[in-house]
Amino acid sequence: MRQDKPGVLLVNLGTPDAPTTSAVKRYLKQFLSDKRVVDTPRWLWWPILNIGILPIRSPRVAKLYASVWTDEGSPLLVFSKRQRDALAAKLDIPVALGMSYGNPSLKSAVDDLMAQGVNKLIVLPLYPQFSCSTVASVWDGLSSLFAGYRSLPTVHFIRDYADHPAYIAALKASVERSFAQHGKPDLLLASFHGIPQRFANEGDDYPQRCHDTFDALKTALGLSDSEAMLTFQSRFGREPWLTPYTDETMQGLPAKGVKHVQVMSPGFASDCLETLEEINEQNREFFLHAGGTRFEYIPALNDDEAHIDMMLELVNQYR
Ligand SMILES: C=CC1=C(C)c2cc3[nH]c(cc4nc(cc5[nH]c(cc1n2)c(C)c5CCC(=O)O)C(CCC(=O)O)=C4C)c(C)c3C=C
Ligand SMILES: [Fe+2]
Ligand SMILES: [Fe+2]
Repeated sequence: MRQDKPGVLLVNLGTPDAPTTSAVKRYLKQFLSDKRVVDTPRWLWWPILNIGILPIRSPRVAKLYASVWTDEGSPLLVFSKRQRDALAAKLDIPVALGMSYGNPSLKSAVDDLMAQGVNKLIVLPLYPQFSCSTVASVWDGLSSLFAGYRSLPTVHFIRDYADHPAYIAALKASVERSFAQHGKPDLLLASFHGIPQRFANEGDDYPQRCHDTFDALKTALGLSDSEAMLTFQSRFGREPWLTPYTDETMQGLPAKGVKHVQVMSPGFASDCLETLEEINEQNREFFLHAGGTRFEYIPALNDDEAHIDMMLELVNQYR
């Protein structure tokens, strides 16, 4: 008889191996070659990417990575490893970490679990809100990996957890800590990573899932419509992305009387380039330059105990 041997696969996006032009180029090449991320026809995208984007973007983005890099490495990887270790400490089954792009690869993580005899895989992509550009890409990555296996594990794939009560409670506690430390701001701004508007028009329910998180959090905190706002960051390329844009909003808030803002990025399970640099450095600067007086960044849930307990709850549904 086949006996279940469960194991957990935590997945996140991935990050360069070093804050150098060559490592960033390698990472961006893999990331931006994924059709789930950029769906331009390959014959057209290949020269744009290899001749236009990579040579110019890689050295610029390497400098940005250098500004957030720690002694232990890239923040995204450092926090993801801490999450893996903290979750493993609460479980009696193996837990592995795999990244969609870069290292540790999805393959290394799945091979590690299979080598321990795991035949029931509980996959938790660490994206609270589903998007075809992230969660579906994990799905694709796994299925192409499995194409090379003779036997497949049972797979439980957690699609997202945008309005899971334990996730909302963990976010709420993080906001309350910030309010207690810095006082209640004029506005709580929740900035989510953007996607092209076209992806949503074609059926990606990502914007709805962001609103689900935002609405549940606003209700849990008892905030009115004027006390909290949702925006989208990290626009890439020329076509319209989800609006309102975080950077334009930041620049316009002081003129509307918002002088004290607290910003969180509930779409990121771990702090990373997009939160530590884009929000806490670039957007801080935009806001203060436009006449804002106080800007505080509320960290991602990272390895908060409430966050790890939420992961435990999600995983335990499938044990
Ligand atoms: C090109 C289009 C992109 C889409 C679509 C996209 C969606 C998307 N991304 C995240 C989470 C993260 N993105 C990160 C970095 C990053 N994202 C893009 C582009 C798209 N993202 C690029 C090119 C980069 C690299 C940096 C840069 O060149 O500007 C990261 C941070 C990684 C790190 O190493 O710290 C995360 C996390 C989500 C959640 C999402 C869709 C919902
Ligand atoms: Fe991104
Ligand atoms: Fe960015």
